[in-house]
Amino acid sequence: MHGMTAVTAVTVQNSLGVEDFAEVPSNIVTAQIRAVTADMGAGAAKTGMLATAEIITAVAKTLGDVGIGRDTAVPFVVDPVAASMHGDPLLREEALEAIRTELLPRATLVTPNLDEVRMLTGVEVTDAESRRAAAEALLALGPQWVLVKGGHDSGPRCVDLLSDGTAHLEFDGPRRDTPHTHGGGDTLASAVTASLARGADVPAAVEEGKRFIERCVAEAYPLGGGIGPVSPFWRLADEA
Ligand SMILES: Nc1ncnc2c1ncn2[C@@H]1O[C@H](COP(=O)(O)OP(=O)(O)OP(=O)(O)O)[C@@H](O)[C@H]1O
Ligand SMILES: Cc1ncc(COP(=O)(O)O)c(N)n1
Repeated sequence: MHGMTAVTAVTVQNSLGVEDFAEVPSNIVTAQIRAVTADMGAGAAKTGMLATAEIITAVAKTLGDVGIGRDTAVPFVVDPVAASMHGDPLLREEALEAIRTELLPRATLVTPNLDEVRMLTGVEVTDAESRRAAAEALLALGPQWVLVKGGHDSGPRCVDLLSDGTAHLEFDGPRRDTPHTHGGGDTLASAVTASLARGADVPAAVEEGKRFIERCVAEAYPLGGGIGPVSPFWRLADEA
């Protein structure tokens, strides 16, 4: 598996928070996507921080042009990154509507955390019933599947709900007692996308991603004075 990246923004951040960011011009974002897909192709794609409505519009159009999205052979995962875990914005305010209207209808899977669920739908998740209501509200925006992640919930278990409106699958694991979960959502969405690229269906890809991120959280470490990163390096230790 070979990951390729189109850079959308340069952030100024560390374990304590995001101080600033500068977006990449949208024509350069488009050109990056075209360059790698034309040359090497893509088995699946995922978005992370998109910063502005202009970049979201450019990405949505370009993915349509190159044949990536829910009704194509190439699955598309939207991680609707809106803020860092410190609460610092990573998306200009007006861009939320572009995620709703331009990106979600093209998504094979959308993976919001509970803050992003509230921002996108207005639903406050507090229990299993509101988690189901949130999934329904997100599905009404057009993605094929939604994964409502439970990392920001409380309680001894981290429950992520996957739904396509017919199947409602709970991915449940123990909550690790650690503050160091920086990059957890990004790592989960990337692992799910990699699994989709290898040909897994969405439930199997989420199962694989959830088991992967559980190990990454278990191996997270303190770094800097704030929130340390989850670690995928257990893979290397396991293989050694
Ligand atoms: N303390 C924890 N122990 C075990 N699993 C966790 C923990 N925190 C989060 N997870 C899992 O990590 C994944 C990411 O969930 P979360 O809701 O934290 O996403 P996120 O807010 O987008 O992540 P982040 O902001 O850390 O990048 C989910 O599968 C969630 O269940
Ligand atoms: C460029 C970029 N993308 C995503 C996140 C969210 O990650 P987290 O919620 O762990 O801060 C981030 N901080 N920076």
